[in-house]
Amino acid sequence: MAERKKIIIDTDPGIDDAMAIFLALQSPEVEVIGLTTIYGNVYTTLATTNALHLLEIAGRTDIPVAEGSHVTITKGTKLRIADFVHGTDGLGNQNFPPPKGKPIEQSAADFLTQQASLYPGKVTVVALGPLTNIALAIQSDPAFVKNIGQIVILGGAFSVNGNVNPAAEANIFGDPDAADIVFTSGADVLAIGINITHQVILTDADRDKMAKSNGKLAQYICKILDVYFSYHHDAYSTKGVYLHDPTTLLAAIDPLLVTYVEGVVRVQTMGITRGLTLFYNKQKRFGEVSEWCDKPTVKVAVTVDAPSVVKLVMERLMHS
Ligand SMILES: O=c1[nH]cnc2c1ncn2[C@@H]1O[C@H](CO)[C@@H](O)[C@H]1O
Repeated sequence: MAERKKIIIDTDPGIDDAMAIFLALQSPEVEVIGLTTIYGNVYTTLATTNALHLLEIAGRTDIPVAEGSHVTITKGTKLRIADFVHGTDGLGNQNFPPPKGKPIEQSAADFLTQQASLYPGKVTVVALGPLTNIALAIQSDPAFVKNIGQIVILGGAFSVNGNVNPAAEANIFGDPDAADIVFTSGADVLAIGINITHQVILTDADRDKMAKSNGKLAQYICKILDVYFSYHHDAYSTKGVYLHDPTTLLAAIDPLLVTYVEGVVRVQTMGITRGLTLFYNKQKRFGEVSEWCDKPTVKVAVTVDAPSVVKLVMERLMHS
């Protein structure tokens, strides 16, 4: 078998984060070498607690958890926390007992730079929350963008409306300055926006099938999914939930599940379109010197094999 891809999941668990983490642990193609935490669906402290809890549920307390930033890259403390999507505990208001484990001493950014330099070109970061930790890693170690294999981002709304407001998707809106640093860093970035993840829907019937299986992790996920389903029923007219984080995780494992285009992405950091991700396809050579010139390109997903993604998510959680 080919060498397993090393992945670090930067996460704000989060119901769909829990699904993605379990999915990664159930995926023979990858080796999860650490979780790093960030605010977004919950505050960072709770993200760390939930990450440790999820590893205990999965019996994988050997995997280190490094706590990330509590503030944005510009030291902003007015965070937008999506507890209305995931419940106040981030995990469907189940009030699980606190985990026994503790995070490691290293910060998320330090852990990221250290692992990337230990295994140059071999580590994939799957970034499921605002991009503060990744931007801090880029700023603190000039070698990071070369050392890191790929950064697969759940973030952005490319040519579609956002989910925070018509302009912005939640993870980019959480720290637009950090996102712009990551997109223009020169690292190998693959962005999975909500133009992709809104095509990947777990239906009520899919959930019932998972609930009836004997899979331990499927059972756990079905318990926490109620809150996520009711939010989607209220906010969208879909009969099911969007699989944002699991889709991103699977795109990191198997690039053939998505197709992408390459171009420059910049993030609006101010005004009513704060958090907007704008893709420049490089089809026109502009005469004027601007903030778009000489910026490295990134990959932006444009299609997804949604049935295969849903099937893989369900199968892997049910066989646990
Ligand atoms: O309406 C929303 N507002 C804020 N966050 C959301 C919303 N819908 C989903 N997410 C969360 O943000 C990420 C995708 O943008 C996902 O982690 C999802 O759970």
